[in-house]
Amino acid sequence: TGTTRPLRILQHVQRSAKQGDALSVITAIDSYCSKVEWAMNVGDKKGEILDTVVLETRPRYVLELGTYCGYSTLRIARLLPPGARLITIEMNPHYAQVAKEIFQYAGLDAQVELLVGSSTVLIPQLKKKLDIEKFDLVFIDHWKVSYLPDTKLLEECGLLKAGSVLLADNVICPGAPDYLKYIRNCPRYRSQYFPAQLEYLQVEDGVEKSVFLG
Ligand SMILES: O=C(NC/C=C/[C@H]1O[C@@H](n2cnc3c(NCCO)ncnc32)[C@H](O)[C@@H]1O)c1cc(-c2ccc(F)cc2)cc(O)c1O
Ligand SMILES: [Mg+2]
Repeated sequence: TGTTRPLRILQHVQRSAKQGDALSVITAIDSYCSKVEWAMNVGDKKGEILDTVVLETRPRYVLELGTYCGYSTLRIARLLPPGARLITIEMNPHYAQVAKEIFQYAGLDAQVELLVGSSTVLIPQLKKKLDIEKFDLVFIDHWKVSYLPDTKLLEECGLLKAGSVLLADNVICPGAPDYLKYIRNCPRYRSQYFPAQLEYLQVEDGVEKSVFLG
């Protein structure tokens, strides 16, 4: 069928990656999206910054907002120790289905809890539904207008603790100006910008790492 971009990405993975080998799935997606058709994965350059932050944070509880095809979910899941929990939220059922199949192909479906729905609706339910207290790391990569309201929602729901790390993709391109202004001026966060490039292109972009101070 290959009627949608995510489906074409999934087909490429199934054709050219090694089943059960998450790194080969990551590489296959980067190869397809840099040579055949662009897609909004965090990509290999910003992906290396994500990897570094995951390894430094050694998180037990991770939340991702905006799964899409699951590329960044795989990058995170492959670096987590057994016992860690990775929750990823995706509101588009088709994207969620593709991501699920990519996790299965990579052999990481047991490491990932994929919730289908809007983060705005699901974030307030996480404590009750998933018995989660606080997140050690949140990767934010969904609609850029939702970065700020969802960050405030995480604060209000008591899902952040002193030391919790927020990592936000695309703070330059497409940009999340209201989020940046808030997070860089709010005394409850210490922020650091990591310059990079937009996935698969020579366009300036970067990720913002913010530590919640409690
Ligand atoms: O727009 C970008 N990302 C959006 C991601 C959306 C995914 O996340 C899902 N999603 C969205 N909001 C929510 C939500 N909650 C919010 C609503 O309740 N709750 C749950 N899931 C949600 C969508 O269903 C998609 O799966 C982007 C663009 C460029 C770009 C750069 C340059 C260009 F020229 C063009 C494009 C580069 C990037 O890296 C980018 O991430
Ligand atoms: Mg992004």
